[in-house]
Amino acid sequence: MAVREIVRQHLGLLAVGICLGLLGSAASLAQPLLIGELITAVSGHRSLVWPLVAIMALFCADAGLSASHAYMIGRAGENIVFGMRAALTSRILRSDMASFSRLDHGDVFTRVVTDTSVARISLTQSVAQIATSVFTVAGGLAVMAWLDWPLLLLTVGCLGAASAVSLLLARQVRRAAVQNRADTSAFGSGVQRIMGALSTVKASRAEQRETEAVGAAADTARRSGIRVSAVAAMLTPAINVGTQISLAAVVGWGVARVATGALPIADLTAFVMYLFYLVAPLALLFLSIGQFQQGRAAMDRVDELAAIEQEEPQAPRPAPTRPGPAVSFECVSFGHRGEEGEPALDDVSFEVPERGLTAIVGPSGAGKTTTFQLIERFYRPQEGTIRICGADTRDMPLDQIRSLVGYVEQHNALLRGTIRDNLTYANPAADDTAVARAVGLADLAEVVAALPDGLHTRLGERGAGLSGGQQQRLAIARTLLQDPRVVLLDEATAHLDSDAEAHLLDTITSIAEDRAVVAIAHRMSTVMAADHIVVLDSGRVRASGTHAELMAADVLYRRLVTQQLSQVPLEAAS
Ligand SMILES: Nc1ncnc2c1ncn2[C@@H]1O[C@H](COP(=O)(O)OP(=O)(O)OP(=O)(O)O)[C@@H](O)[C@H]1O
Repeated sequence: MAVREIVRQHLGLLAVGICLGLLGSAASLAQPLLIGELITAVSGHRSLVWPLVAIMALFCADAGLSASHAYMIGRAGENIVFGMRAALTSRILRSDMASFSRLDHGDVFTRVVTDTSVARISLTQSVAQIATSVFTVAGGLAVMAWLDWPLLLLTVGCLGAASAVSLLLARQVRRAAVQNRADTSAFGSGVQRIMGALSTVKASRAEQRETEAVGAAADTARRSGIRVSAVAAMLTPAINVGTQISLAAVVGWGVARVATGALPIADLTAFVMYLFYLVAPLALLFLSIGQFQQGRAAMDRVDELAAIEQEEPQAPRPAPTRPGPAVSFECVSFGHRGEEGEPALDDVSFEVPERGLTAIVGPSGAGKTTTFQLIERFYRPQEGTIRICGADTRDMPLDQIRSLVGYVEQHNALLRGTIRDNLTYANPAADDTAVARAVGLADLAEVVAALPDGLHTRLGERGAGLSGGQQQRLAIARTLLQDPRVVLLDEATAHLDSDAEAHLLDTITSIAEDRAVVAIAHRMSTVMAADHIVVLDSGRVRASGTHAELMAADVLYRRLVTQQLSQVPLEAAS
C-alpha cells in the first residue's frame, strides 16, 4: 500500500486538525484589529470594557484551538506512521524470497524505522503548518490591503523577493535531504552488518578496520546532514531580512503619510502589527516547505520498499491430497537468476515415499538446498511440476504447502525468546501435553529439565544458550508440533560427538516412522540409515536407490562415502 493511500485513510483527522489550526490563525489575525479598536477607544475616551473582553476571549480561543490543533495533528501523524510500518512489515513478511534476498537488510531496517518517522513529520506537521501559515499570511495580507493598499504593495514587493529566494533554497533542501537519507541508510546497513557478524569481526581482528569503515559511513551521513541544516538554516534569515526591509520601508513611508493626514495613526499601528504577525508564519511557511521536501525523500523510500514483489496470490482453496509419494519432482528446472543464468536444478525428477527417511546427498553446490526451497515454494520452478501429497503445488495455497511441510534449517532456525515460544512458533495453540510429547520425541526432555527455568528459559539471539545439536533438536521439536506430513531437515554440519550424533539419528528415524523425512545428509550415519538416497550432482539427479544399490552402481556415491569414512565432510567431496 502506497503512502498516499495510508494518508487518505487518516485524511479526516488531518483535516480536522488543519481546520482547528486555521481557526486558531483566524483568532490570531483578529487580535491586531481589536488592538487597533482599543487604541481608537482610548483616544476617543470610550469604554474599554468590550474591546478588553473581546481581546481576552480571542487569546483564550487562540490558545485552546492551538492546543487541539497540535493534538489532532500529532494523533494523525502517529496513525499514519503506524499505518506505514504495519503495511511495510506485512509487505516484507509476504515478499517474494528472490526479491527480498536482493535487498540490503540494513537499508530495509532504516526505511521501516527511520524513514517512516521522517515521512510522518512531513505529512502531518509540515502540511498542517503550510496550510495554517498560508492562511495566516493570506489573511494578514488581505487585512493589510483593506487598511492601506499602497503600503501593502510596498510590503509585497520586499517580501516577494525574499520568498523567491526561500523557494529556491527549499528545492536545495530536498536535494540535500535525498542524499542524507541514502547516507544515513548506508550507515544503518554498516551497523547491521557488523552486528550480524560480530564474532567473525573479532576472530578476524577487524575491529579497527570496521570502526573506520562504519565511522566513515557515519561521517558521510554527518556531512550530508550538515549540508541539509546549512541550506535549511538560510530559509528563516532570508525571510527575516525581507520582513525587516519591509518594516523599515513601511514605517518610514507610513509615518510620512500619517504626518500629511493621508493615513490614521491607528491604521498604521495595526498595519505594522500585522507585518510583525506575518514574520513568524512566513518563516514557518518556508521552514515547513523545506521540512516537507525532506520528508518527500523519505516517503519515496517508503514507497519503493512497499512496492517489493509479493509472493504469488494465494490459491482460493486447499487442493485435495491423496495417498502416494509425499513429494514428487517431475522434470523440474530452476535457476536463481532466471532462465538466462546457470540452472541450479536441471530436469530433476525423483519421489519421496509417504513414510521413511530419504537422504539427499551430493557435492557442494549440487542443488540440495535449492530442492528444499522449491518444495517450500520460496521460489517457483521455471519448468516441471512439484507435487506434495499428490497435489500440484501450483494449485495449492502457500498456507497449505507450509502446513504440510515442516522445514528444519541448519542455521538461524531459532529466535530470541523462551524455549516454549520457540517450540510453539509454528503452532501457537499447542498445549502442554503436545509440547512435552514433541520435546520427548526430539530427545530434549533431559536438556530442558537441566535448564534453570525449564521451558521458560530465555534464549539469546539465534538460539544462543544451547549447543548446535540442541538447537537443531529444538527446531525439530518445533516442526513436530506443527504435525507436518513431510519434514525437510538440513542436517547440522557442526561437529557432534558420537553420542549427540546417535541422539540426532534416533530422533530422525523415530519421526520418520509415521511421516516422510527428507534430509540433506552430511553425516554417513544418516545416509546409512536412510531408506532411500537421491544423489544430486551439478543440478541433476545422478542416481537414486538404497545405500547398497548405490555402492554397487554409482562411482560418485562410492567416492563420497569413501571420503566421508576418512573424515572428510561429505559435501566437500566433489
Ligand atoms: N540466492 C542465490 N542466487 C544465485 N545463485 C544461487 C543462490 N543460491 C544458490 N545459488 C546457486 O545455485 C546452485 C545450487 O546451490 P545450493 O545452495 O542449492 O547447493 P547445495 O547443494 O545446497 O550446496 P551446499 O551443500 O554447499 O549448501 C549453486 O551453484 C549456487 O551458487
